[in-house]
Amino acid sequence: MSGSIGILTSGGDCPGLNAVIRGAVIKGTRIYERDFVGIRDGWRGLVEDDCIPLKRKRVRGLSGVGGTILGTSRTNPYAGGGPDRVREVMARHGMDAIIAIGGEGTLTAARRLADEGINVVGVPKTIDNDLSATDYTFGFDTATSIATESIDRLRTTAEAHHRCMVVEVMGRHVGWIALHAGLASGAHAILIPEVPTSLDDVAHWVTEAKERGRAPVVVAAEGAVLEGEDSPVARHGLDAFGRPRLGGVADRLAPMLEEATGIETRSMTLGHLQRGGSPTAYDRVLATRFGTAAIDAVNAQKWGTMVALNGIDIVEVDLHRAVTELKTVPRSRYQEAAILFG
Ligand SMILES: Nc1ncnc2c1ncn2[C@@H]1O[C@H](COP(=O)(O)OP(=O)(O)O)[C@@H](O)[C@H]1O
Ligand SMILES: O=P(O)(O)OC[C@H]1O[C@](O)(COP(=O)(O)O)[C@@H](O)[C@@H]1O
Ligand SMILES: [Mg+2]
Repeated sequence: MSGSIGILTSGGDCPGLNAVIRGAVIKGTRIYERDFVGIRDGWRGLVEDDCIPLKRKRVRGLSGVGGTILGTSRTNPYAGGGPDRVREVMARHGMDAIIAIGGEGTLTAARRLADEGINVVGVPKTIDNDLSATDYTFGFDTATSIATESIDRLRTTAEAHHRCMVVEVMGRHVGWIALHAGLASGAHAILIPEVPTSLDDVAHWVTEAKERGRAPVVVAAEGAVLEGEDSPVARHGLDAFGRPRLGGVADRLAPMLEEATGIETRSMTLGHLQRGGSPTAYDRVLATRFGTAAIDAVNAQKWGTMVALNGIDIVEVDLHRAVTELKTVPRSRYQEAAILFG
């Protein structure tokens, strides 16, 4: 193959995206002598023909830079012409392959396009760590580290005031960030979507911690629900794809806990801080390895596959395997953490 390779980043941004782009462009230029086209703002750039040349010089120094130099969006390629339009724009720029860097939504679109004969290779990204078929995604370690540091800080102010603190972290419909940041910071209760918890249990853990002289810390995933509820708090309207934007569980829970325990309680939603800024060393390494492996997959014409982490190895897996179901927190992982609550 001799055409250029298009790269796009789509869905929520994630620390490490630039490191993937850098890894792919450097190896692709140096080893395979290929040219690259940057597709701007995810699938939007393909649908609206918004592309830029992506030379090796453009990616230098990028491994530690947050965000994405290509921009991102939640545009659905099927809402703007689908495979015919994608083929047309690819042909106009001489692209014969696309590297799509995204989460389960982006990779579902990539899988559909690959099924229709478009040359696509996927790279998994998400701070939520909810993608099947890869042990970890880059961005998760950074988000967990930021959340952990924030909870540590919130604990000292809570201690000074003898308060309880409820901290909300991202994760959409899975509880990985909450579980890991909660464990790392020694939280007294962790609420995740996979395990609905009763208000009585949370109040009990909070009271127990308080009675031992601690400032109780509750970490809640944005997708967490209390026992008996069937959908998470989503008070911010819909996203660009028409799905409810999650968030608000900590603000809702804090007064309920204050009422149930009599302990003054504050809430804090960490929000997009968890996605901003420089990736950790772990995420830079994983993202760079994904980028260089993606270009190997393109060179080997492994269309419809995604690069993935399996133990310590980077492997190629079928996109179907990656997007069929969300990787949720197993109950055993929750129970392991719950021993330490209260
Ligand atoms: N089944 C689908 N078919 C086509 N496009 C999809 C599909 N699911 C999601 N997408 C598109 O991919 C975009 C990115 O997905 P999203 O879940 O927002 O981020 P991520 O890729 O990080 O999971 C969505 O906003 C939507 O436009
Ligand atoms: O940036 P937005 O549109 O507010 O979206 C917030 C969502 O994006 C995430 O940060 C990442 O989700 P995706 O990887 O699916 O894009 C979620 O944790 C969160 O629910
Ligand atoms: Mg998603």
